[in-house]
Amino acid sequence: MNQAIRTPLLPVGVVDPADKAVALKGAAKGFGGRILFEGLDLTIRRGEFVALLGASGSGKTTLLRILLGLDTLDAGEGEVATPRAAVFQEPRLVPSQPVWRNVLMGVPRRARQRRQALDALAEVGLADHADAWPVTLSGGEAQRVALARALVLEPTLLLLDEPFAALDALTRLKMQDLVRRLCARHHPGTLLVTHDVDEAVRLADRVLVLRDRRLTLDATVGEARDGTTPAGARMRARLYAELGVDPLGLEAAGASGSAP
Ligand SMILES: Nc1ncnc2c1ncn2[C@@H]1O[C@H](COP(=O)(O)OP(=O)(O)OP(=O)(O)O)[C@@H](O)[C@H]1O
Repeated sequence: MNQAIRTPLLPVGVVDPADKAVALKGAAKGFGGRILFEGLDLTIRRGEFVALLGASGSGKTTLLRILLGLDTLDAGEGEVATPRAAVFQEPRLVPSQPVWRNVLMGVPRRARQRRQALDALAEVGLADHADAWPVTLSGGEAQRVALARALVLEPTLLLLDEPFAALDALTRLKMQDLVRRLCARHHPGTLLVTHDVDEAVRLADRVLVLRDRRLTLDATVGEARDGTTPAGARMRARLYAELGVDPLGLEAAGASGSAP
């Protein structure tokens, strides 16, 4: 069932962590004869927030798993800096452990100190939930614990796989704001996998599109972050076009409008 490991995991901790968090060259990966991507070059600098968009099944999560060391490349080379940490769509907390112990899950056992967990929980606004049990948390709170668990490692590379997708719209906006602020404070290199064009432009310094086995777009956000400006509207339209999506249904409306 498992794909045979054909190449070793990416070497970690090799790139200069003061500079780059990820450096990939000519990366390729496929499953069962289907190539997901090939010839892919990707650099993420320390402190840079990069969002990755792409159709369902294009290989976004696979690329993230490779950077996390959970899967291997078929071809190409690269390096990732350590420490790495990840937040996924679901919080993945251990239900039998109180919140503060969950926060320290990635810390080597002998180095675990309650103080570190309390500091990380304070950063995500959950200082008063340290002794709570995961089952008592809301979805948004549980996801903030997952974020604290990642940040307590002081990652050079932070990997976010649709971490806001399961949250309600208001909680999602608050959580996006929190992630943006914490990334600015801790400045890891960050890769956010998302389906949400607005989210990508709101959070990222650069937005990539994975399509037809390649990164077909690598756009700097800059002043396009604000969706109410012409630059913001243009960037969103460009990304939707790259993804082959018509967000306003204009084509369909045009078609019905011309019908008798
Ligand atoms: N371990 C595996 N073995 C076989 N096929 C796999 C494996 N992991 C992923 N795939 C396949 O690779 C393709 C890409 O999966 P991946 O999860 O990377 O896509 P994605 O772009 O993240 O999709 P989504 O946006 O829907 O999450 C899918 O067709 C998936 O079924």
